[in-house]
Amino acid sequence: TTIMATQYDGGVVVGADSRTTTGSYIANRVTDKLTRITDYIYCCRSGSAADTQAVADLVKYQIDFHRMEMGKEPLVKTVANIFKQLCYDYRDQITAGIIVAGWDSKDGGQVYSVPISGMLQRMPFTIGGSGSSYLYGYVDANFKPAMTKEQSLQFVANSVSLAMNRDGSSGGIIRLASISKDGVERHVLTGDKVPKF
Ligand SMILES: C#CCCCC(=O)N[C@@H](Cc1ccccc1)C(=O)N[C@@H](CC(C)C)B(O)O
Repeated sequence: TTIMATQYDGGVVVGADSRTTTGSYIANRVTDKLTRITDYIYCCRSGSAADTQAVADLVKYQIDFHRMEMGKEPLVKTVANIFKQLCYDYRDQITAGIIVAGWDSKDGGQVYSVPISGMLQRMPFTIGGSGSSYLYGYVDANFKPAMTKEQSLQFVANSVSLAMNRDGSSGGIIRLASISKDGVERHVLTGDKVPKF
């Protein structure tokens, strides 16, 4: 897996490849690793497909009670904390590297990294999954603060594409989403739309 999220002024952009593997066998070549938690908060999943589905389902379940008790949408920070607590408490039993990204009216666009073992860290952008090993030089050289939504989409698409070309556990199509006060916009890049280097 290759997953990425970056913050821009007014929202966030998330991206992922679409490969699920069991060994070298490709069990799913059109996986959707960009998982909706609320209309304004998504997570990017890496690691065990089953574990990350179960954790995301548990977070959505807890958020339903939060929404009823608070009478309003949860903060991105709140959702990230619930992911962190579950990934930390079950750290000996699950393999889940998760990125939480979204928009709320208090702090705008936010990106949080919850790597395997359950640390929580807010970042301007972050990369994850096996493919991220091939991206550190590229993203450090190419990240610029205050990128626009369009520049952020291109930065994420370029990064995921590069990793897909080198990581055997990443591939398929590139899924992208931008999240802002206006909600979510999803995109898919296939064939000639994939960045060529
Ligand atoms: C089908 C099936 C059984 C396993 C599927 C399965 O979880 N594959 C994993 C690799 C893995 C991980 C831990 C144990 C075993 C196999 C996988 O493809 N993970 C991708 C992300 C998920 C969310 C799709 B990526 O991290 O490569």
